[in-house]
Amino acid sequence: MNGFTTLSASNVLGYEDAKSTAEFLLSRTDHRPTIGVICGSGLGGMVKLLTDTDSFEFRDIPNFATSTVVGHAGKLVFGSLQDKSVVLMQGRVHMYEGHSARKVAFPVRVFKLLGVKTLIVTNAAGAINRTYNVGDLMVICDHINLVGLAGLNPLVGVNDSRFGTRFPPMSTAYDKGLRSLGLKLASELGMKEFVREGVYSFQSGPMFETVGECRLLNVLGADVTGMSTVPEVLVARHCGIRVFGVSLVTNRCVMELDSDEVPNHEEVLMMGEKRSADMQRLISEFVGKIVD
Ligand SMILES: O=P(O)(O)O[C@@H]1C[C@H](O)[C@@H](CO)O1
Ligand code: HPA
Repeated sequence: MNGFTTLSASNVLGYEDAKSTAEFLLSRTDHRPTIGVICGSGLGGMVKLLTDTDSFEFRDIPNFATSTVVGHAGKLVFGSLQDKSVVLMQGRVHMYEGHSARKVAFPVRVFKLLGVKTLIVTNAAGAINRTYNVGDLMVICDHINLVGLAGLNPLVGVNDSRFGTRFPPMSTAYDKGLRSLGLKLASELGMKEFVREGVYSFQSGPMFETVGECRLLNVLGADVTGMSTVPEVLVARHCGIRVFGVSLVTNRCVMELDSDEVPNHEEVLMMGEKRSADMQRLISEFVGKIVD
């Protein structure tokens, strides 16, 4: 199935598939996680925070797609963090790898059936907002789903009410309480000067944006732009999982035609590595403070 799937093809990977994948995992680990974490490009080092781990390659998990992108290890790791049971995706798959939105977001439905109540989603993104700096962390307060507004989203197809309602609201996609907690912790950890709150815009990739596209996103109110996250958030909200999202600003989007800057994946990975310690501290403290 490719990314630009038909409506009928998007009806596959339903409740029974998620259930059988969840049962497969639950029969191979004693962890019963209530928190799920998805690591963006270059941010998979977060796995080092976990103790007492059980690890699975995506390719060995029924119904999971395999990650093909450098910086995405493609492992699902169960473990303990701050005395809590956590399931962490060390890397993710993207629509530009040739998967439908439903396939990309499928692990979140599995998370739901594992017992996950809170999803922490991270990504690498380019700065549209001219006041943002490379290396900033941005707590996501909202998104603009350019791909999904046109119909390429994981909720298209027959609705299974065991997951959620046909018409889920997205005006409250990023939980207010979790956002406040994240910003408060960032302050307490001395990160205030490089932690922002803003809007993530989703395009399919794999190309970085043109100058005109970046200018358009700026007019639309986006602070950063990326190629992931939103399908996972839609599925999480549809099935009642709370969401906390953080973008790492890995580059400034090019908004002048005569600029010499050229965004590239190597720079994205390098910045992920550079800021990984701060991201890990924030997420670790955050997990410790989550109340189910
Ligand atoms: O998985 P994320 O959104 O962190 O990855 C970003 C978007 C592309 O996959 C890649 C571009 O460098 O990084
Ligand atoms: N655009 C889209 N996705 C990205 C970028 C970008 O500039 N940087 C990291 N992921």
